Amino acid sequence: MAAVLSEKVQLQLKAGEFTDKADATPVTIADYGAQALVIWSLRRSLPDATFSVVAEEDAGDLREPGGEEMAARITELVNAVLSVEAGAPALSSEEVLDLIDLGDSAGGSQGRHWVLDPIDGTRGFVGMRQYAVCLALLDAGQVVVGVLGCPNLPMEPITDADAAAGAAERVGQAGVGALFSATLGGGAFVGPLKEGGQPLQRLALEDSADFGEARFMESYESKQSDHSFAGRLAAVVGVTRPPLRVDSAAKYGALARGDAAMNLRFPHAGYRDKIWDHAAGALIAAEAGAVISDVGGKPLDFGNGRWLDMDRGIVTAPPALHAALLAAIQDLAPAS
Ligand SMILES: Nc1ncnc2c1ncn2[C@@H]1O[C@H](COP(=O)(O)O)[C@@H](OP(=O)(O)O)[C@H]1O
Ligand SMILES: [Mg+2]
Repeated sequence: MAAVLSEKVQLQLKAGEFTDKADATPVTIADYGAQALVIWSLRRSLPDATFSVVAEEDAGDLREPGGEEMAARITELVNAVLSVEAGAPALSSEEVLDLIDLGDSAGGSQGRHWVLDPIDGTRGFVGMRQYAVCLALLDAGQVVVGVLGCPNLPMEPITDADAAAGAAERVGQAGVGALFSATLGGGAFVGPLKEGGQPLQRLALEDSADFGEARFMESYESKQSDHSFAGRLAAVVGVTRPPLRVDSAAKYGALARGDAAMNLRFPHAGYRDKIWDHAAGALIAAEAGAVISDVGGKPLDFGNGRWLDMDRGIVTAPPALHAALLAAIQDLAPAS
């Protein structure tokens, strides 16, 4: 449902209904609306006892004076999706804001918590490149379910030509939109988003130590991940292909299906990651056969609250490449 809503807003963007594409309005509408819709769906299907959601947004700003118009636009879109997708009665603005605010859980290593990033890759969303709706379930600090909805990701692998075009070339065409899912110990799967993820194809990565043919992915924006350090690391291990720069957790889905062998993320000093950006994608990549750790080699700790603290950055790759990357990084400590 969240993907349907975000796709609706993307179509409006495409049609030029938002005059300034750098404006945050379209992503704000999709982001808050998607959070309300996912929480609405979770609440409808789950007993209260397991209901705790750690989500990126809160409705504080929408409740401030001047926030009414934005709240009304979000509510209108949420209701359009609810009526078509679920045949559900319309919600008031107040009910939509209350749904958004149910995402205020602190998470942690006890019990079960849903972890939600309603629109990950906000810049990719506004630029009509890649973005993802990310949902994971934590049980005693472990990710046990992960789902990534990637409305702009083609079902076919991203080519070098797509990469040169910011992986956006086929956005909005038929066959675009991929849904990834995984359960702990149960494997990772992909299917077309538009058919509700069916038919599902199981994902299984091959382990290879050959960097010659391998590509790596990194954030689209160098502000969000140190491109220069990743480039030096890639050169040291013998990567020759250009990097694939993709916004958002869509990278984890693309890696899990083999579009690129490695995902390198080196945030600049001072930035603290959040669990909702990585929880779903990490399980999907791991269940497809990748190893995911921080630069020091530790598994990511999703049971430590809303923040994801780590040593320097995140490396995701099949086992042999992962081990070689961590060894090479020891000689190259990331620039700060
Ligand atoms: N300066 C920064 N350094 C590192 N990560 C950043 C950042 N600013 C934002 N991010 C995070 O990077 C996410 C996008 O991932 P990627 O860099 O792989 O495209 C953003 O998600 P949101 O778009 O949900 O805020 C945000 O959490
Ligand atoms: Mg995010």
